[in-house]
Amino acid sequence: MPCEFSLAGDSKQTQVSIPVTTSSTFRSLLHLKRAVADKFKIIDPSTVSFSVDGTACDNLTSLLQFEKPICVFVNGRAVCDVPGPSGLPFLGSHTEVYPDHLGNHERLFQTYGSIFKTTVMGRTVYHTNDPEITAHIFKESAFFTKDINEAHPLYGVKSPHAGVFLTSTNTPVWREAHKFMVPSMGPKAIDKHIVTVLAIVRSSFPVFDELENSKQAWNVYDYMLKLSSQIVGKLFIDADFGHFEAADSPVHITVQTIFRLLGLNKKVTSWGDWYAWLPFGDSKRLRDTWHEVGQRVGKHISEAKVGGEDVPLQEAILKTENLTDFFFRAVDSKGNKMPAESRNPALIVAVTAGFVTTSALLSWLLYGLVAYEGCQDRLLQELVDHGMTEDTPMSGEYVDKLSSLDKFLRETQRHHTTSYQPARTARTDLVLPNGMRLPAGAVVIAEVHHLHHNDRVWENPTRFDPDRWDTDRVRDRHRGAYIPFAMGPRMCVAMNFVVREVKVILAQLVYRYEFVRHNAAETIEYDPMFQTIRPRNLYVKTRKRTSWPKPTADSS
Ligand code: HEM
Repeated sequence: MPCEFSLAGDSKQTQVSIPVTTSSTFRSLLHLKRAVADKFKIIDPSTVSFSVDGTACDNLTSLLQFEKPICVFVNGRAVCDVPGPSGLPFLGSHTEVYPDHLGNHERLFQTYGSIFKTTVMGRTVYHTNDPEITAHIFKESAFFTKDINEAHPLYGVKSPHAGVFLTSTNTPVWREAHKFMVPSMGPKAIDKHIVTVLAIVRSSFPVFDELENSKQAWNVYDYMLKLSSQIVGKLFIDADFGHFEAADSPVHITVQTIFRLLGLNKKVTSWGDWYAWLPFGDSKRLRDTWHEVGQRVGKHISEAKVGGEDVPLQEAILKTENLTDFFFRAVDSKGNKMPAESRNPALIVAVTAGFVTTSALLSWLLYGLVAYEGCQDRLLQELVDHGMTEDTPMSGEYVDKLSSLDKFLRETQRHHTTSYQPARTARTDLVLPNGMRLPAGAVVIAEVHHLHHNDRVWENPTRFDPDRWDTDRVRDRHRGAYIPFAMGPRMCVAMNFVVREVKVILAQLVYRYEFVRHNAAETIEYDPMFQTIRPRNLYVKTRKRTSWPKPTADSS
């Protein structure tokens, strides 16, 4: 005999039947919940509850014998739509969000709860600061995937060939490109890359010395942009951007063009996809700039040192000169290489993803040194306690021991996340664990900054407190609560490299210089029209250290 179920709150009053052939069809209530969740596309079966004749019922036998439709609740309530501001005619919610998207999203979370929707020019996007919803969207499951449709924040720069980052998951191109990208940032690769990182950061010292000698304050983002792009330029496309030839060496035109691209994409996609296709203005500039980036990076790739025989993928990192060489010569176990049409786009993406994010993170790390009392001294003391000198080789083993540096980095990535607005798309109509409905094609953005400031997860979230990382509350947090590199199969392929890279850079800089805030009276502003959250107006001065603290008594 079938049991009939209807979903409370479903305006279509859909009823589904589930056949119950024997008394053991469902061994437990959870089995029944799973079958019902499957029929109604409820993501989390444990959130399902039942009601018969208006009374909650969790007795399996009674439920299976009930002869009328059983009412299904999710999270103890009738399902409903995600709320959000209705916005202005035509413009929609644009003015509710921009220019201060961080402040306004926080206000909208306070008003509507842990998921809300905004609609701009007819295109709806969902925003969440809920760790549980976040963990579901990043899973790449029957419910969610990275599908860069018209509402997705990366739509303006979507690329069918890049494979990584700008390509939807359900494509052979992503699988192929990802297979080659992962070992290029694996453990062996990191050890090799860090040697380059160390050499480049040390090559920047004469420039910082020169700035100090001429008593100049410098814009932190500008110099961190130079540093991080100098590193990924060398690693990926064998390019020397010449950023540290002199204190006033210009930012290389390739880097400038990529930087412009990321600003234009944020601007254009904030207005919705139709705007991206306008034949004039910023939309045209975005397309032209994308083309220019392809040409400029393509030229570096054509000039990179590449050559020799094919090498097996697993050992290719140690046998190739740079990552262009790697992508040209590595061969997988089936004899396949990175598809030729993906090579340049994937390298362009890696260079772009590599420095746009890292420059912002390094800037916020330097902000942390000058803004939060005691942090700089504590890091310096830790370096001294671990026997650092000017020539310390900075192996992974060395930086991994620096626990204060680790907590400082984690807290900076929490409080000053550089946030990408990583987004995933619903593959079907579905019901979230909180009982809210999403239609197929809905784009949900995990709002990283707001996840990292969610006061249901973080105690006193607006306080910068590296020591919170020693507490049980933080250790036992939900796995979706802290995601500076996103999570799941489409998360950052370079996470382990980045963590090591910025620790090495910071250790080098802090050991050599004391950083002093220059424009202390000014409020630091972020750039609301850039793809990552970067400080626009942070200026510092350095004082080259001539003495260091003594090691603490128990450090030897
Ligand atoms: C502070 C530094 C970085 C941060 C915070 C960061 C963050 C992220 C995030 C949040 C994503 C997910 C994007 C999405 O879901 O749409 C991502 C993906 C990615 N990141 Fe990073 N990233 C950083 C540095 C780098 C570097 C240095 C590289 C160089 C290889 C890199 C390469 C990538 C690639 C290729 C993907 C796409 C993976 C895929 O499509 O499957 N990232 N990153």
